[in-house]
Amino acid sequence: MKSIVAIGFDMDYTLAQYKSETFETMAYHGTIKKLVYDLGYPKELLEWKFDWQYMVRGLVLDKRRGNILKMDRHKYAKVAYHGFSELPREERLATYGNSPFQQAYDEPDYALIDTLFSLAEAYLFAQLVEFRDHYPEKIPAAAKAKSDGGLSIPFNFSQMYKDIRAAVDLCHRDGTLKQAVAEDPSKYIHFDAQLVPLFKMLRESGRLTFIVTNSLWDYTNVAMSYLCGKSEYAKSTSRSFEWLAYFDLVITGSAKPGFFADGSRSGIFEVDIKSGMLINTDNGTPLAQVGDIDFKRFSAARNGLKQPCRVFQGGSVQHLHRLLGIESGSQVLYVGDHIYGDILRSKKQPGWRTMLVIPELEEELEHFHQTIQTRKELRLLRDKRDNIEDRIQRLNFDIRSKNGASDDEKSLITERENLEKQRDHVRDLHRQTLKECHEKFHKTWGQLMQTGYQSSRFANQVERFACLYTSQVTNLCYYSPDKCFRTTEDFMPHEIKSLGI
Ligand SMILES: Nc1nc2c(ncn2[C@@H]2O[C@H](COP(=O)(O)O)[C@@H](O)[C@H]2O)c(=O)[nH]1
Ligand SMILES: [Mg+2]
Repeated sequence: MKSIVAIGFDMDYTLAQYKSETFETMAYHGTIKKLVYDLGYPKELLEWKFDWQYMVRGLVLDKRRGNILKMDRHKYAKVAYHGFSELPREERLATYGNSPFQQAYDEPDYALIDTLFSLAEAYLFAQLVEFRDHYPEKIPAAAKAKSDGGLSIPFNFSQMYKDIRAAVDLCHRDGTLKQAVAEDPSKYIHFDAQLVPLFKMLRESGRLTFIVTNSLWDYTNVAMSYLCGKSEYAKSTSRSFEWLAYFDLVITGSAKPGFFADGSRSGIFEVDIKSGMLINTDNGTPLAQVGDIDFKRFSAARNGLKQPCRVFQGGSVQHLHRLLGIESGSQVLYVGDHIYGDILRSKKQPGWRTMLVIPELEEELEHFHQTIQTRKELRLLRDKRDNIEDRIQRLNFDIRSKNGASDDEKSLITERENLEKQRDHVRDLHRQTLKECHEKFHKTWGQLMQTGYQSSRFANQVERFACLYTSQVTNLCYYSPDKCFRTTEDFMPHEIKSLGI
């Protein structure tokens, strides 16, 4: 951390940890209302219930087939559901292949559930898939027409997914969600009393601090006033702007991931924090205002405030570097929750150091500790299975080389049959034990960081793109701001065996 000059934070699901049971449930019901009242879906959807614990990050939606997949790091779809029904193994293999490296599993046919904001829409997708399978006649004409066009092309679920996306998007834009949070932040956002001490510690260490969020100023101010205030939030708190004292720069409406692209020409506006009005700037420097706008009335966004923090909307990473005097991307640490929009893009383009917030990690670790003994047993079972398979393969070779009936060959065949029985028994036991082990983490999707006994696709992305990862941003409080975080030692497969790990 010694070389880090500035520490930046994403806001939503990084500083502001939403309570999924209330926030995502509200998003779910808001989305259904839009599907029913704006997009012509039947009213019975309004009775549907949301299980906020069912979906997990890292899943992939197959929009056309109506399937939901969990993949390992080789993009091998090891778990697949159609709606809420698990695909039989044969069907899964026939559809997604028996071997890895087959498809990219990316847009436009696939959607990645890589933020906690997407859990509600993934759940709704599964529900609508089942609903359409049972009652195809109830699906609105637009979704039907686009997919079969009356040409007896097999139905595909993409248009239904598009409808869900449009409805979710509207909930985020039309105030459905943000207005409710603004009324009562404590109902929807976890209060973390460690946040302010963290900001103070970082600033006392001489670091610059900033926020880059896709939320706009009005909402950013509500959420940050709540988080930096007292847990009992009063609306008036958001008029004091005191939380700005903990930051040098706040960029709202940043339009990440585009923010991280080479975009020094994208417009950046200064926000007048009291009125919320935008002031034109020349790359961050306020422009003289002409005409009869009473500029002084809402002048200098920082007017009357002690702190030097400036608030902007839009712009790009180049603006941010210029405003904070950053010389190289490696001087910045950015903490975010979105593996693509916050982490991958900020690491790849400006070369920032990154920290991913994974709140799921706390439960994951708890279950991990509870299953350590089972993992040891699983490793022994795998070794046993592999040894038996080796012996079978050697016998196959011996039998082939005998090339004709002989007593010798008959005994080899009997030995092979015995071994095959043993192998099947060990393989079934391994499969069953592995399934039970995964179910301890999550009944349907298993362990977040593993698929089968490989790293999950999500875990692989975390390893590749996040310099650091943690369950919550305030875990930084437990370390010196100068701490040297070192990477773990790498091992080759042959070394792992010798070390017994
Ligand atoms: N228009 C949409 N906005 C969305 C959607 N999902 C999330 N959001 C909003 O983005 C920001 C995220 O802010 P950040 O601090 O994490 O950068 C927040 O305001 C969400 O409401 C969506 O599908 N459509
Ligand atoms: Mg976020």
